[in-house]
Amino acid sequence: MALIRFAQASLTRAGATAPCLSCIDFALPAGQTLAVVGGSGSGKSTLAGWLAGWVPHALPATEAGVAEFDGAPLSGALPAVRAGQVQLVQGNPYAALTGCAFTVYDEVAFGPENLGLCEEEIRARCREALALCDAEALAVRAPSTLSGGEAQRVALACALAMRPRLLLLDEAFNRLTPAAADRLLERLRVLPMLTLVLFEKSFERAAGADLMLWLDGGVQRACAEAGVLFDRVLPALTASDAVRAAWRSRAADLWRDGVAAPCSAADALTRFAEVADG
Ligand SMILES: Nc1ncnc2c1ncn2[C@@H]1O[C@H](COP(=O)(O)OP(=O)(O)OP(=O)(O)O)[C@@H](O)[C@H]1O
Repeated sequence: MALIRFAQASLTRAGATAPCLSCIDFALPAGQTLAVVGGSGSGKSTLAGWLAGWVPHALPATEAGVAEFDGAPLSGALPAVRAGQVQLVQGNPYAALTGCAFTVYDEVAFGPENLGLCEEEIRARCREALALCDAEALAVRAPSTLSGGEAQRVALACALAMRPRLLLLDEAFNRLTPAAADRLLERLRVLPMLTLVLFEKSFERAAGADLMLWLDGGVQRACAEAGVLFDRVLPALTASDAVRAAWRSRAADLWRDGVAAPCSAADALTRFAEVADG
């Protein structure tokens, strides 16, 4: 069964006459990665909030069609229950920090403490989450002293300490170097049974996902594998010239069978060499 299922779903903000999201229609099995792509203002963060269970309290709106998480309506769960299942990390890490923790460790422990877990379990979760985010050395620091990239890794650690089934990353790595962001993402992708949804303006980061969903003006235009969509989505997204050239060559049948399409400029150079060798 799909962990997330939308069927002809739309969302209309309270007081608005037209939907802010419409034609949302996809199913994502547990353990897979979906990349939601689209230009500025296309509705990515609104969809992220809907998936996070913000409707109707934090996102006053009405739904139509089917919008389900694990077979139940997305908007029905109590926030405390949903927090143990779904976590959203956004681009501004400071908005995710409580502002009342003296150390990063206390910040990361805050969520699990609110789940009423025992001390030992909380410690294990914090250690694991900080290690996954390369943030162990930050554990004793005051959150207010963190750099932007450090705060972003701590915000991600806070989400992971909740051991969510669904992790929503809304441009959550925009303060990290591309290499650090890719490394983190690779680690998350192999976590057992974690379902990931990335909200991205970068084609390169999105292209590695199992499925790509394209939003344009709040409307789902398509949902398919990256190779099927790249020609339509690429103009609206960022990507290096090397990656654009590689995907265009592939679409024009100038690519060699068995060589993967690249998702980074460095990868593109290796792949071009493989294609040329053939
Ligand atoms: N509370 C609100 N009330 C009315 N309109 C809103 C509200 N929040 C967002 N919008 C509008 O909804 C549209 C989609 O916004 P959203 O933040 O989902 O886009 P986005 O794709 O995440 O954009 P970006 O990549 O620039 O962050 C935008 O036109 C935005 O101005």
